[in-house]
Amino acid sequence: MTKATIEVSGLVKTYAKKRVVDGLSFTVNPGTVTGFLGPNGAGKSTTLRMLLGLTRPDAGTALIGGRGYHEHPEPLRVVGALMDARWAHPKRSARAHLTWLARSNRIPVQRVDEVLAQVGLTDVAGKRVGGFSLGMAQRLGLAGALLGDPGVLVLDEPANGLDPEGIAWMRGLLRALAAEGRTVFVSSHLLAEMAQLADDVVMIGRGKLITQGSVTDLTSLSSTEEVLVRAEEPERLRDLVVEHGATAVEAPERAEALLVSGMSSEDIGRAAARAGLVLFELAPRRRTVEDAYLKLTADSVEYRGSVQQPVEGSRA
Ligand SMILES: Nc1ncnc2c1ncn2[C@@H]1O[C@H](COP(=O)(O)OP(=O)(O)OP(=O)(O)O)[C@@H](O)[C@H]1O
Repeated sequence: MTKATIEVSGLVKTYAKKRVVDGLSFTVNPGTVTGFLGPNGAGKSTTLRMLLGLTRPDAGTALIGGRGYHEHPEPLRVVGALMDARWAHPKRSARAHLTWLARSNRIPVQRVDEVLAQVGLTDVAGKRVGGFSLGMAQRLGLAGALLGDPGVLVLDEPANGLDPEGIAWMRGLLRALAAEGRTVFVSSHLLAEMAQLADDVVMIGRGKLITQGSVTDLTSLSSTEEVLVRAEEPERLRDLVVEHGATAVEAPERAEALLVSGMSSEDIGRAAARAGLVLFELAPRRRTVEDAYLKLTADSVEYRGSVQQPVEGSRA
């Protein structure tokens, strides 16, 4: 196993005049599980396809260990990928599928039984893939990705179709693979899932990078307190908090209420009293990581100036 870094730089892809990947740059390091997060349609799969040489970028580069996917003489030994769990021939058995994959990539066939055991499919190795549940197909896809003992794993929504026990198993496996020094890059549109699994996160919205950083940073970013304030004269309240160096935006979940960041509820209450402002409501609310994610991705929609597609689950 050779360690390798993923480096994406200035990546662009346009479909039908729409930039689905728009100048994306980020790095994914060995020894970490890095979550690739973004709402549906954000451009995650398109980016991964460019990384794997399945789609040609219009501009920019997507390199693994300093080279494009097709520049590696034996790519399966460098990068293992799970993009579509259902690509195996339905009439083949799991073992036959992996044996074919190993032979066509000059990988020793004894690896087949090793990876079948690693993903927990030994008992059904002789069964036809067509009869597999989505969760079993995901495990088979993962076995295929592990076959060449690659230093880099690129997995598109690998938890799809797994039951809670399967998800816990997958989490353990991916963490163990990263602990061995591998670069594990996993896409998901579910932040809660990534918060439990990943060390780092690359977050995108509408094809652009929103943020890259550790999950810990993201959690501290999101744990800043906001205060929901309903005042008789909202405009005066807004001016008042701005004078105190804080910010106020309209609360998405509450008509005529403001969401103030940068000031405690006590300070807002005192300042309002001094200014003779009547408050109807003053409620601190701690943002969860999920809120931060929804807020960040919702902002990326607004950034484009038009909301073509609502952000899934967004309250904005
Ligand atoms: N081959 C293609 N031709 C035209 N449009 C495409 C093509 N592939 C993707 N798109 C469009 O590009 C955008 C980004 O899609 P992509 O699948 O990369 O997003 P995603 O972040 O992976 O979303 P999801 O979580 O839903 O899989 C979408 O609007 C999609 O319809």
